[in-house]
Amino acid sequence: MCRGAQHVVNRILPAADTILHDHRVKFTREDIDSSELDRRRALYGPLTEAVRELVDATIRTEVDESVIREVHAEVAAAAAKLRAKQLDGAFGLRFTTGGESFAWGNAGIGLRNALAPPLSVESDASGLHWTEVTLGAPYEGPPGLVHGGICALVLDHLLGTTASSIEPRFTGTLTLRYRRGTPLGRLRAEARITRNEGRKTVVNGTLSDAGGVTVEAEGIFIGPATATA
Ligand SMILES: CCCCCCCCCCCC(=O)SCCNC(=O)CCNC(=O)[C@H](O)C(C)(C)COP(=O)(O)OP(=O)(O)OC[C@H]1O[C@@H](n2cnc3c(N)ncnc32)[C@H](O)[C@@H]1OP(=O)(O)O
Repeated sequence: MCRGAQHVVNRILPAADTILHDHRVKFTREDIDSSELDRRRALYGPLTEAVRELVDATIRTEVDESVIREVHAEVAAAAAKLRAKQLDGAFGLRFTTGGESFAWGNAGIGLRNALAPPLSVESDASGLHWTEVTLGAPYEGPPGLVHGGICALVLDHLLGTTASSIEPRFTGTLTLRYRRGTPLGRLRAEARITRNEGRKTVVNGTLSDAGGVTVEAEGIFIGPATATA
């Protein structure tokens, strides 16, 4: 768990009933400890990786039509097996008995979400937060470049996590300046809190490739009223 995240967990549960109840967000405490969480991580992580591989392979395959039909049937059969027992809705945000959080359906970080890049945020004592990620063919927008909405996803998640390093914060306004196209491949995003104004936290950040900054971002993140009461 990143620095300050346990504190965020302790604050986010009471806050959930106020701001998030209206959004029908699912917060669940599961009766499992961290070793069971590790076991599940080891079970689902490789499945998600395999699905991610399938997504990329589907985009880039040039095999014969007969193989496509064969794989189509196999993938449909695999999906039907997984559908045999399902959650009613989305995964939500869950907590172990020890307070460890897992948002495995999350579009940015979800361990069970093959659409998630996935992102992992690091931080240092100076307050700098960053994430490094490789975005390949499934994230293409303009030819050879990352889709603008995916750049926004990366920056929203990083800036939101940065804003939430002390208290939980939700994106109020996110402003992006796309300075040049972001090439598919290895990228780094950085963020830092620039000011706090009561329940509002302003965070600035960038997305860069090896040649420098491609997108600049500024976000205003708002804390639920009860989190600072
Ligand atoms: C384990 C955990 C890990 C935690 C790790 C978390 C990482 C998460 C990263 C992803 C984050 C997301 O994507 S979050 C998902 C996208 N965002 C959302 O769905 C949020 C939807 N919007 C809302 O729920 C709400 O509108 C809020 C929370 C933004 C604000 O509602 P509110 O609390 O009623 O706000 P309100 O009292 O009216 O205003 C409070 C102050 O904020 C200002 N304000 C209000 N709305 C906005 C706004 N959109 N943009 C700018 N400023 C605003 C007001 O002017 C006021 O300033 P003043 O008068 O006091 O000066």
